[in-house]
Amino acid sequence: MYPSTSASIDAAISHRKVALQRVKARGQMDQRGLPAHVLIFPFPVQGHVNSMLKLAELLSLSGLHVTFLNSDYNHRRLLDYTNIQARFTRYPDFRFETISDGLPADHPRSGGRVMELFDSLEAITKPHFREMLTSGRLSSDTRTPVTCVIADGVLSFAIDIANEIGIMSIVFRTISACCLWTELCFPQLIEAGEVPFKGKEDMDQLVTSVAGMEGFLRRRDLPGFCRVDDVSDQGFDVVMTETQKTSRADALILNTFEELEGPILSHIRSRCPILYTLGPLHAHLKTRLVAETTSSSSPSPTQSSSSLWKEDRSCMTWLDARPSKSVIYVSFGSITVFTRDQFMEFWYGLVNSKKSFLWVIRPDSVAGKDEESDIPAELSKGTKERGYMVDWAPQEEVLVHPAIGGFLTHSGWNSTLESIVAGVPMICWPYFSDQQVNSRFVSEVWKLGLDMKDTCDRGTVEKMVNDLMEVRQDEFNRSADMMAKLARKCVSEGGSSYLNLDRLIDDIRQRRIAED
Ligand SMILES: O=c1ccn([C@@H]2O[C@H](COP(=O)(O)OP(=O)(O)O[C@H]3O[C@H](CO)[C@@H](O)[C@H](O)[C@H]3O)[C@@H](O)[C@H]2O)c(=O)[nH]1
Ligand SMILES: C[C@H]1CC[C@@H]2C(C(=O)O)=CO[C@@H](O)[C@@H]21
Repeated sequence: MYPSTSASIDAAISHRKVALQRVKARGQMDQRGLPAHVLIFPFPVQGHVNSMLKLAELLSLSGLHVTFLNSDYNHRRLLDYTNIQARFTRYPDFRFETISDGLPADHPRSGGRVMELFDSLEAITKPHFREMLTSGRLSSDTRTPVTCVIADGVLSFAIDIANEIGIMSIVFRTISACCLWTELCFPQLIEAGEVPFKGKEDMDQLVTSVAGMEGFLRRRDLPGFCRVDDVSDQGFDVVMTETQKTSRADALILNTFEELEGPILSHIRSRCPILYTLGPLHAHLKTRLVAETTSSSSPSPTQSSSSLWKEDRSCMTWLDARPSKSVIYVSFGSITVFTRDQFMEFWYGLVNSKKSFLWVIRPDSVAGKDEESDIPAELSKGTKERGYMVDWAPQEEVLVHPAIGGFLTHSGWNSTLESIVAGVPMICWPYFSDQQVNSRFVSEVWKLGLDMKDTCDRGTVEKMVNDLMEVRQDEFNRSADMMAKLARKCVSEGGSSYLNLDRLIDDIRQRRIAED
């Protein structure tokens, strides 16, 4: 079923070539001369909505008609906590649509329970999506029916439905190429007996079945979903199945750049030949917005937050009063949930490091937080003197603030890219999913920081903060500066991601997908 042998990989590629011909033959579809209409559908969590909304804005800037399909739950929060409506009024051909994610409003949608979204999306959302696409209600006199679906790489049902009705289908996988490639190799890992490995003692054992990573990828660096007893585990199974379906789409989009992940991208292209690397999307959007504002009389772009929590901007004023590169920013994204012990170890480690810290503590991120317990005096004192805590921060702005000298992160892919663009070295504490792979690349391949996966004690936190911010500061700053320059170059005119976006827009406009 999965393309695990070279014969089945060839079959998958030849299926793709047939698909290509099919798409090319659909050339002049619209009779009324209306622009192509793209429907963008993210998996309903913060890290996915952020990058797919950036892409939606980039496509809107180019004049395409765009519909962004949000879950009801997330859309309500965007309306409550951001200026999203105002931000998109400048694009008259942009629309939001909403759909149920199938979960009750009081479901946490975080920690281990985030995986419950897969069942509810399949059972509740999928039939609504099919109806939405086939009923014609997304079109009007001035808007063609949808001509291209760009669906999240873990929503393969949307790709299948687009293919059934003969619409161009593109997968946007919002994780890194290094993790996607590892997940594409799950069948090889299983065949070689390298996965699952839960219960096996040596987590430092090198893994050999992920081509291109033989020398440095250990068991502990495999995606978090591999830490199971059995491959029939729901999380592992769903991610493997969704990933293997990537090649059913006409093309693949990744939020990365050639200069960062070139060798891994070559491996992915052997399975998914039509691949547009457009990232880092947040920086790409900024470049294009600035160019558009200077070449036209458009008003300057407003802040482009897509936060599902209310941003506490008071931390920017707190940062303004801190010396250059003196603060470590601490945030673990939108899904991580700590035990109370883990939380206390981080807190002690940060205070004991004697460095200033800005820490995002999502209200739902510490299990049992509301239980009564006294805060030790040394923690209150150290935090008052050097710390600042917020529920949610304007992270992109925080990372480029001159006071920030390091980022203690869960290694979510957006956070990693935002840190790279800002030239900020990282300490990685991966929680689940792609984060285990990303953190290995940050430390071992790109040399942009330290990996503290699978440890959580105050001594390690203190030591790593001091290593990053003091002992090895120059070394990490040099490599972070170099990578930041490459990241900014690739989204500037003529850069790799810039050219790829132009190619994607042209292909969507012409209603065909063309290989390089
Ligand atoms: O206080 C905060 C904290 C985060 N963010 C933003 O929220 C996003 C978080 O995204 P990410 O770093 O990717 O983490 P998650 O939200 O946890 O993302 C999920 O989705 C990502 C993309 O698929 C995966 O890489 C992650 O592992 C997965 O947990 C980033 O853009 C941050 O700038 C804020 O604006 N303010
Ligand atoms: C809830 C997680 C399942 C898979 C998703 C993902 C991906 O591989 O695309 C990354 O991390 C999480 O956001 C999602």
